[in-house]
Amino acid sequence: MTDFTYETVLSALDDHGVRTITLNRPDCLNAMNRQLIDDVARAFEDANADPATRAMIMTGAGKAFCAGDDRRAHVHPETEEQARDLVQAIQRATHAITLGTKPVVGAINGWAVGGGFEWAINCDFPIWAKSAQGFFPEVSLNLFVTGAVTSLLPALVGLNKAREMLFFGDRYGAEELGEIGLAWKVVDDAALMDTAVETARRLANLPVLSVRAMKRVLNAAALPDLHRALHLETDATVAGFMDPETTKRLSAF
Ligand SMILES: CC(C)(COP(=O)(O)OP(=O)(O)OC[C@H]1O[C@@H](n2cnc3c(N)ncnc32)[C@H](O)[C@@H]1OP(=O)(O)O)[C@@H](O)C(=O)NCCC(=O)NCCSC(=O)/C=C1/CC=CC=CO1
Repeated sequence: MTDFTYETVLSALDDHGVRTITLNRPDCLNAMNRQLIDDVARAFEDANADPATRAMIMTGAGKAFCAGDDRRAHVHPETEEQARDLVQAIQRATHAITLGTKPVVGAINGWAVGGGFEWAINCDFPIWAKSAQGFFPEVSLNLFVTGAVTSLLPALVGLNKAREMLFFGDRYGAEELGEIGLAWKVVDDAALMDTAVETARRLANLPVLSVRAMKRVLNAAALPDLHRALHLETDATVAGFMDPETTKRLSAF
């Protein structure tokens, strides 16, 4: 096992070419501050660039996958430039996960909220623990989604369900996410990491070139509007951050 160091993310490569990337701010349910956002992007970029890594697992330390935007930090963008920079940092992670060169297995434990739910959806093989839950509070916060989910979600669950999830921000348990096609597999909590490792090792055993091509071509064919979605999401989120209503709602946590 080889370990790589990031401030808020653990990254460990095993002898089978599987790199496990673990969000590591468990005291706040792995909420996304700027350091974590940048570390996630870097950890996946490094994994994509490393010839010894053939598949990745993304998971969260402690009792959550990721609770989204760090609501305790109270550091939110004040200018359009800062807002755009923040969204682009989040989307840098989405690029490295969804549009990277290697398959990513999600091992989703506990809560996956907002940007954290988006990262779960960004994974190629999202495996959810039975007790895990996800929801999108973005619209209720006067914000917008950022992780290409306006393209991914309708493709995975259909437009009606995507609308319901994004507008109302209801909470969904793993079993329902499995039924609607958002979880690739739902497993007992105790079996989560073993199932993720087994899946990642199967992927790591496949030929690198065809796996890489399959990921690229499937995304291009099934999600032709993904890049456009990322641009539109950026503009909508920046506009959200610039509205004083958002600051009021975010600070209510
Ligand atoms: C429903 C919850 C996720 C979990 O509830 P519960 O199991 O009862 O756990 P808590 O007691 O509430 O939380 C445990 C501790 O973690 C802290 N915490 C939880 N979430 C956050 C967070 N998002 N940021 C900071 N800290 C958090 C919580 O304060 C507890 O700490 P203490 O034990 O010290 O008190 C519930 O926690 C919840 O609803 N959390 C808020 C989720 C949320 O609103 N997230 C934002 C989503 S929007 C978003 O992600 C948008 C973007 C777009 C723009 C920029 C950046 C990122 O994403």
